[in-house]
Amino acid sequence: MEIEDSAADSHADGPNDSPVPAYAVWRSTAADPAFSEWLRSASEPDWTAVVTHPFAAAIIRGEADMRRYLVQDFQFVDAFTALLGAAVAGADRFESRVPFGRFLGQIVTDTERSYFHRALADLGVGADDLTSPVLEPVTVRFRALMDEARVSQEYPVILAVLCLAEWIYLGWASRAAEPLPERFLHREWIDLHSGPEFEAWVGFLRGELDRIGPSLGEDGQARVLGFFREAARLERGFFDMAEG
Ligand SMILES: Cc1ncc(CO)c(N)n1
Repeated sequence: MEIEDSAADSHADGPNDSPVPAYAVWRSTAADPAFSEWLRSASEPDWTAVVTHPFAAAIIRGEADMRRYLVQDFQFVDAFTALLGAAVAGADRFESRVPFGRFLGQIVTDTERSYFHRALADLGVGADDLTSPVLEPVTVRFRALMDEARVSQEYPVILAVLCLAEWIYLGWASRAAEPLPERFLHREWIDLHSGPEFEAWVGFLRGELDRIGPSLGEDGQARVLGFFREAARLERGFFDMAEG
């Protein structure tokens, strides 16, 4: 991978590049031998750091200052949307293209886009910061990772980045309990990343990795893991950035 020296690498516990047993070895003793679970468990401690991040907790309490985060995330979503297009193109069968196409058309380019437009207007974000803000280093790195996955046209690699981003967001957002925050800025952002439909979407992404991952061979599996772990590291850096 060509992403170097992440800003998120400055955590006290260092970059998450500790050795991981190969999938074939790991699965023989794992309680849940799913390929996606191999990826997730190998992404600790970043996984848990994201799901329990103070910024995510502040969103759930309705207290997070969303401005810097959402300005940067709108630029994340741009590259993410392009990556969904690559998944439509790269999936190995029609029935797998469908959920990507549906999520692309019904959620990202509709419900979520509407949220961003209302949220950024509510926060008083001007036209320039909506379309072309100064990117934070972690945003540059995350966009670069998504672009690298997209141009690779490798379905397993594309899936790895999409699945990490969605699954880890389900992780923090699912920690929200009723009553959700009153302000739409926080409430709708939680709603977009939790609930039965979002759970089914993450279930689909995991299922694709579980279907395809085991037969990739050790090098292919290591490549998928590299993208998945780097995305977890960047998610952590992204929430750190949002905290300011
Ligand atoms: C940084 C980041 N990761 C994941 C998601 C969920 O798609 C998001 N909107 N932003």
